Amino acid sequence: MPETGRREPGAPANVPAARPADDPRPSAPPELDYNGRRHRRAMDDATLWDMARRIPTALAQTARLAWSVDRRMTATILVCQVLSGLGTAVMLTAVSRALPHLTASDARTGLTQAWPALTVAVAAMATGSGMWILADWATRRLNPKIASAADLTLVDLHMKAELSAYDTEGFTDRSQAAEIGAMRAVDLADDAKTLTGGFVQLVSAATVLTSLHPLLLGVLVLSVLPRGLGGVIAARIDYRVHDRTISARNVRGMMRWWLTTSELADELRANTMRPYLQSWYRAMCDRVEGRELEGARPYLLVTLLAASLSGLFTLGMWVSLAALAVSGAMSTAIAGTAIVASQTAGRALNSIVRYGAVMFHHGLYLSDYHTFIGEVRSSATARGTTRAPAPRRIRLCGAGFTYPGRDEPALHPVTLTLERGEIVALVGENGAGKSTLIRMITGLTVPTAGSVRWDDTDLATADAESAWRHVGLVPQKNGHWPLRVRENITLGQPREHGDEGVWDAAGRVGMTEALERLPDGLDTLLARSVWGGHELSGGQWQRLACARAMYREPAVLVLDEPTSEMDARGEHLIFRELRAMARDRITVVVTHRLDNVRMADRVIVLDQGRVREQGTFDDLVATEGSLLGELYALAQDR
Ligand SMILES: Nc1ncnc2c1ncn2[C@@H]1O[C@H](COP(=O)(O)OP(=O)(O)OP(=O)(O)O)[C@@H](O)[C@H]1O
Repeated sequence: MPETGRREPGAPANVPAARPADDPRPSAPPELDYNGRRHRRAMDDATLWDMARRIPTALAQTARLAWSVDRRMTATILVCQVLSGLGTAVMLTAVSRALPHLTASDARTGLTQAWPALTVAVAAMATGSGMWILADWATRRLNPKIASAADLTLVDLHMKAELSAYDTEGFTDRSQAAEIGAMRAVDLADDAKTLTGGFVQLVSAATVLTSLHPLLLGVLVLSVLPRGLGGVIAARIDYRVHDRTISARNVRGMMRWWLTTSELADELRANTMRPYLQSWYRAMCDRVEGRELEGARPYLLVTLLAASLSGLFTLGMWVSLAALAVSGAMSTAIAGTAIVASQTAGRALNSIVRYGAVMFHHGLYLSDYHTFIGEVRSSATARGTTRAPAPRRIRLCGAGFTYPGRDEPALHPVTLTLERGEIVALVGENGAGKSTLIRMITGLTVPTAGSVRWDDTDLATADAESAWRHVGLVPQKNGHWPLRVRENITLGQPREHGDEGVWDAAGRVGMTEALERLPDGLDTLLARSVWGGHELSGGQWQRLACARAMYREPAVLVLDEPTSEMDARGEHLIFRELRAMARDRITVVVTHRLDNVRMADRVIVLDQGRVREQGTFDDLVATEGSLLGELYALAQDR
């Protein structure tokens, strides 16, 4: 007789053998690709000239960022650099004046005649150094502000982004690239200071050098150019490595949280997930490491070649200076000044090319930051400015939704009206479209077909924030905010009701005693990972989420599986409270526990993205062939 897999009641369970310890290693994680291909193509197509052109853009972006966070410090840096350059020019001119006296036959007379010029040179040098130190101080004051501003912009934009932006292909990768760009913004401010400082120094030195002999400047540029080009090529290699590892690093970073958080520690241990997850994590580390190592060899070759060429050209400059002096085409005094000026100009040029290359490199990351900001901003400003009212009625007029990149709608066009005072229960199997529907009702997403109207206001043209002020949402996954109990209830509230209101909300969800037992009452920090923090149970967190929504007293109260982790007493309390509050609001509850659905005035049953039936619970259950009847019968069949 063939094996059916069925088991007679009371027969011993067929317990499968545990996986042998020497099981073959699980397959490697799939190859991931950074989705910001746009950037990669731009990198691959870019010529050295294109890259050099990026530096002024990066300079301008950095200057704008710096100016926006602290005008005084930005201006201080600029003024100090100009003064430091002037100091160099004065110092070199003074040296050129002093040198002929110093090379005169009588050293004592020479020194006597040269000392005023030498004093000016020393004073100019000291002023230049002082200015440089002042610019450094200003940069140190500027950097933390730039870091905070860039980070705040990014975090704020994430919180403002349209939800559909999260669903676009490669959003997380681009978000991570932007985060790296935000971190590099600080380096850029430093690079920009050194680079512009180098320019100012160079202009000063070059002016003096050209006045001595025009040829000297050309030879000097040649000696530094190869190192500059090498720096740019090396930066390009480095960025490519970064680009090829960004997806792996992104997924690895995400997984790291899952592997180290206490929230998943039980599941991970009891289900012996560690070996597989460890090999997965190691595979990602190996992938990143391998690609980084691949880049090391070409990087070394380019840097070596550039340094050798640069050395050759420098040697050429020294030889030509010597030849000019020996042939009598240039006096020894001028040759001496040329050496001092060329040293200064050389150092300046070196820092220009070096920091130019570094800046170009960091500028690539900064461009990821700016591109991402532009992308999210354009999506966040797509809606209108009409203020949404506290609705008495919500109407869905052929409203449907298709997620980006999907062919099939998650929700086919729906026409529905929800009235104030009514409790509506949304029911349907997994994936039926319930969460998608409540996102549209609350204006979290704009329908891709039809419209959602709050009274006469189309949510697609309304200011989203003005609509959300009237919403209280208990989502399927609610945040365990690492804040004090009080903030966990009042978080995001348009009104303050004081502690009395907080205790009232806690009482409505049966949390009074539990909160009173906490070491610091409402001041207790709900974050076990932080010293002095406290943790709640899953059901208690859910009660807090409900308390938060109730404290808000919204015109639109939406609860998505609000009691899935609660005990029977908690669940009973919540639904009794919802009933008591219902008169002043539109209440929508999504639940799979069909006994809870009885309390709703109307049940809407969704099936594969369509409204299949609606009516009272009793009518629908009694209707022959209704989906609700079928689901309810299944729920009773234990
Ligand atoms: N962000 C998303 N991107 C693409 N598809 C999505 C996204 N969220 C949901 N979907 C798809 O849309 C459909 C409806 O999902 P939805 O979350 O609305 O179902 P649901 O009825 O709330 O399910 P459940 O009872 O399991 O919570 C599903 O097929 C799901 O795979």
